[in-house]
Amino acid sequence: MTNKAPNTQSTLTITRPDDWHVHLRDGDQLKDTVRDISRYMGRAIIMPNLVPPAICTETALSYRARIMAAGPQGSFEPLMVLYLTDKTSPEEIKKAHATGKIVAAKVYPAGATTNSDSGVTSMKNIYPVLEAMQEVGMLLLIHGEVTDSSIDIFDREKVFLDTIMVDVVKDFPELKIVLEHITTKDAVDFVNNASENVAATITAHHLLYNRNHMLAGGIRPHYYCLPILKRNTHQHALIDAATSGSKKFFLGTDSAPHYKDKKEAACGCAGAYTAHAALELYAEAFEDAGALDKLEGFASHYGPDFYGLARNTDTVTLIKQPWTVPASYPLGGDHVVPIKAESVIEWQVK
Ligand SMILES: NC(=O)N[C@@H](CC(=O)O)C(=O)O
Ligand SMILES: [Zn+2]
Ligand SMILES: [Zn+2]
Repeated sequence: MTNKAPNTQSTLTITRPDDWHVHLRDGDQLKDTVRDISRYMGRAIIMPNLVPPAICTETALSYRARIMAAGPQGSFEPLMVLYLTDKTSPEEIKKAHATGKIVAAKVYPAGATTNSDSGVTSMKNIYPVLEAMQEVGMLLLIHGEVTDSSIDIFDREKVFLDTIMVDVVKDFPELKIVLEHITTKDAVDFVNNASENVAATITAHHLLYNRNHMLAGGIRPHYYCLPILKRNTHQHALIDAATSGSKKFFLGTDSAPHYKDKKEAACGCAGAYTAHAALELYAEAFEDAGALDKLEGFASHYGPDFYGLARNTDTVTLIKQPWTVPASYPLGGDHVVPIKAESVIEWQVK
């Protein structure tokens, strides 16, 4: 990490950003999540881990219609994702791709995270699907953790890279792959050493926090997400990657709301809510690293470039005007506790 002179900049105007990894959920929750995501994000990659998951073209498109019906602000565009299972067919990939509205497909290793039970049990099971994706140019998004209970939870990302990712990138060199929400130096190195077809999203919370924030001096369930926060050396590697100016790393919040009582529980759900202040939280992390000038590329340029989409043409302006995050926000008739609840965030979007 760099230690530069204190920053005195008080406004920052950048190309409108997009969120390349977000959970909007469904039903009553949509009016709240869609309001937050569409405040200033131009587009977002909408994760398909619903109950039941969006495993085919029809379910993904009807989910898209429900998002649009929830009344997004501005010209927000949801980019849909197919949830891959062991049974997904290559024909389904071609059908989804042909709609022009489904831009990627997602691998959840079965059992790895929230609503992943119908996920993929072995990469080999979906090799024909990956062939089809490579052929039509559909992106593969991966939750990169092994699920083997004998592997320590803090090592599951690294073991996934070493035992599974190596083969996928070797066997599908032309397939565009996004390693989602990376959390380790190992993942940064993997992406940097891979071809230009391999990129990664990084969340704001993995830039701002490490496992001490979650576990030292009391257990704080709102920091619990998957892949789990790692030690600070990994956090620093993520900060270096995000602020490096490399086009391989871009913004994906992984904002993943769960009701307050489902987080503050004996067995709490994994997921952190950051959509109330996504860009503002990234701005804090980049400012702390003395790299506010690198925020625009990360938030607004490298994502669309990797997806082969046009960059947004308008701008948003961040102003330095501290505000206190509420203790909770309404979510589908219940409540979600956001990251930085009752704490001050330095930046706000005008
Ligand atoms: N990140 C999380 O901890 N949770 C996500 C699922 C995911 O992205 O793995 C969720 O849907 O709640
Ligand atoms: Zn995930
Ligand atoms: Zn996610």
